[in-house]
Amino acid sequence: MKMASKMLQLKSKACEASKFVSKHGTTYYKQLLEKNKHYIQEPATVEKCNELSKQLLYTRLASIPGRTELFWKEVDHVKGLWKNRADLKVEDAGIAALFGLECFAWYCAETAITMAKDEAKASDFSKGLLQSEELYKYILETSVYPREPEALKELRSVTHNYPMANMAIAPDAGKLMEMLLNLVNARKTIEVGVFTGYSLLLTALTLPEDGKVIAIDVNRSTYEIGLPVIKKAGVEHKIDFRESEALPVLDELLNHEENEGGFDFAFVDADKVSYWNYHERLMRLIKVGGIIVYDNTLWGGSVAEPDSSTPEGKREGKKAILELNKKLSADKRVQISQVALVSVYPREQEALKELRILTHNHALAIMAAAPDAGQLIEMLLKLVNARKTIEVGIFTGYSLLSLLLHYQKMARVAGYQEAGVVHKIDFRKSEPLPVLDELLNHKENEGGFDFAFVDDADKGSYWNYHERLMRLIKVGGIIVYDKTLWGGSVAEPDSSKPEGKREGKKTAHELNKKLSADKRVQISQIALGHGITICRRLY
Ligand SMILES: C[S@@+](CC[C@H](N)C(=O)[O-])C[C@H]1O[C@@H](n2cnc3c(N)ncnc32)[C@H](O)[C@@H]1O
Repeated sequence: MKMASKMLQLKSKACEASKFVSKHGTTYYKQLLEKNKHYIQEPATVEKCNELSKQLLYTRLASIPGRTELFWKEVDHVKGLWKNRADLKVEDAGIAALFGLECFAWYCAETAITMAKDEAKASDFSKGLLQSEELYKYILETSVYPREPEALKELRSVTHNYPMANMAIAPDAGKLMEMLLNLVNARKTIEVGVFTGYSLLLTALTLPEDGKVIAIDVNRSTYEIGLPVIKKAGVEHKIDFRESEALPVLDELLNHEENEGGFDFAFVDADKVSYWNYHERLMRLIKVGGIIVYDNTLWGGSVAEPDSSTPEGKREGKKAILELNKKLSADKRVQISQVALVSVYPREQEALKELRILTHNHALAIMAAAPDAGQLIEMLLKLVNARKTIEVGIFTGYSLLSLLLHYQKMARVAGYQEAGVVHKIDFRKSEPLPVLDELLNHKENEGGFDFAFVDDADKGSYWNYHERLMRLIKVGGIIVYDKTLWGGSVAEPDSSKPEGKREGKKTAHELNKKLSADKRVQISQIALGHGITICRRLY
């Protein structure tokens, strides 16, 4: 009985998979077939292959739960017929579907899907600087998934069953993207590389009713996978999808003068070798003060590894990304923020550099804000046009100096005095709460600040600060909390932490839960430094 239902299940799976490959075989795989012609032999062989694939399915079904030797022999034999390809790819499934080899198509599709899922699992954790699966899970479960709109959840789950599902942007990156779209008040945007549309739907959901995103992808069939979800979410009217190579579309846009500086935001997530060409065009299309986000600029973390440990197929992309990072870092027309030091130090202002070195020798050097976090803070300050800010927890002042340098373009000498920014600091040596309360005694301070940075040793008071800051910061303003991942330990069992560190970990976790549930703010939690959480006041 059990066996029979398992067989039924497998049969319907086979049916589904072959329908899937047949459907997508109509557009995308036809091109692949053309490209892969040389893998296919004489028609007679194709017939034989079809026959074998049936046997293969039969053997497979017959051998549940174990796989027989015969099964593997036949797999080898089929592989041999397919010109000794070392592994089965989704292209094989498409080609097989085109030849009506439904069973074999199913087998290839299933193998390819499993391979893609494994790859996705492995690459999710190397996308950022996160070292542990647990920590990544922690961020997703604490501050991303509970706040992910239903439509995006649905799109993620539709995409999950698709081969190469890992191409979609990570949902935590999505949260930061959403925040940036809001900060530039994006109305007109460009997206290069749509796939099934996670980042596109996120953009469309964030844009105002009359907003528009020009979405470019060479492959329409993957866009169509997510389209029903996009339609259901009621945002299709904001999307202008162009099935094309990206460069000609960008060039065509530039043929119309009104498009120069006519866009607020661009997201680029396609063929890495063309990124610099996209950049040159986008620098003309995006307005001054607008944002361009490039995805995959750490190339799965491999940018910092020797070539020998990068799979051959990934080396070209890595080379292009390394060049892009260097060029972006040297491009004076833009301010940048990347979650890697490669782009941080060359752009660090001299005064900050000196302060970092000075702090390095301090016994508690670890308390200072990380320079890469500093770079993001600088960007956020610009985006909210910060004029009045609050900093809780100064230590030697790395983040404070970042704040101040934002006001004044100067970069020669270290130290606040020499840096000429001391007049902008109103330093209060005090417990933070009384100062915040005293500020609130003056009505004009309500909503009177644009930005706050909180990095106090007393993590237990963060929530109390939050309640006050939510009154002091204007709607649309930003509060950044530092060390919210408590060096990553929030996701570790208590037993792995020295007793003295457990309290901080517990309070960081409680804060994260509360911030995630606080509807008054939009949040983005990022594994920069010891973990930062950006909150944007919504009302
Ligand atoms: C990494 S995926 C995009 C993922 C998407 N942003 C998301 O969040 O789901 C890359 C996409 O870029 C497209 N692509 C690759 N080269 C391209 C090119 N030269 N022009 C336009 N699209 C391209 C691919 O077809 C693929 O769908």
